Amino acid sequence: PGIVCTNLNIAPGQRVAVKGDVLPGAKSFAINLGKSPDVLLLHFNARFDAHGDVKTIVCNSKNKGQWGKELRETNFPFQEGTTAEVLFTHDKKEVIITLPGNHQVKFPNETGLENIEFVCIDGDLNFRSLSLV
Ligand SMILES: C=CCO[C@@H]1O[C@H](CO)[C@@H](O[C@@H]2O[C@H](CO)[C@H](O)[C@H](OCc3cn(Cc4cccc(/C=C/CN=C(N)N)c4)nn3)[C@H]2O)[C@H](O)[C@H]1NC(C)=O
Repeated sequence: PGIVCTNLNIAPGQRVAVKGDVLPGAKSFAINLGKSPDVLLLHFNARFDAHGDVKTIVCNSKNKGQWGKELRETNFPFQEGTTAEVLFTHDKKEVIITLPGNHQVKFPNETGLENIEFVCIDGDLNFRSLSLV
């Protein structure tokens, strides 16, 4: 996997900003937030061309290692070779994802997780920063 941040204590209502450089020729990157690799409030997967999806955002959750129900978004404001920032705010009900250009996607909080302790970045996004904004 890519960069892993653990022992975080991000409470509902706090806004997490993840910034990274999308690699030239990017196929796919993922930003995972939750408690551990097997308990994910949100798996945010930007697919440029992966698993049969082209320029599609696939969101899902994971509980005890089991994937939940995918949510797909075709508003795809990512470009290879550029810096991207995605903002995440969560509460008991949902995660609100603010995409570049300020389009928002809402994903239900299936895990019921209150605090985010774990964030990991995978794939074609070179991690630059994680901050609370
Ligand atoms: C139609 C057939 C059956 O339905 C498909 O069934 C697949 C398997 O379940 C799902 O796919 C799965 O979807 C999950 C979300 O739900 C996860 O995303 C999972 O990935 C997990 C995962 C993460 N990671 C690390 C990672 C993440 C991103 C990029 C890289 C590396 C990039 C390398 N860069 C290159 N080469 N340039 C690596 N690895 N695996 C993916 O396999 C498809 O969505 C689904 N499609 C539809 C339409 O339903």
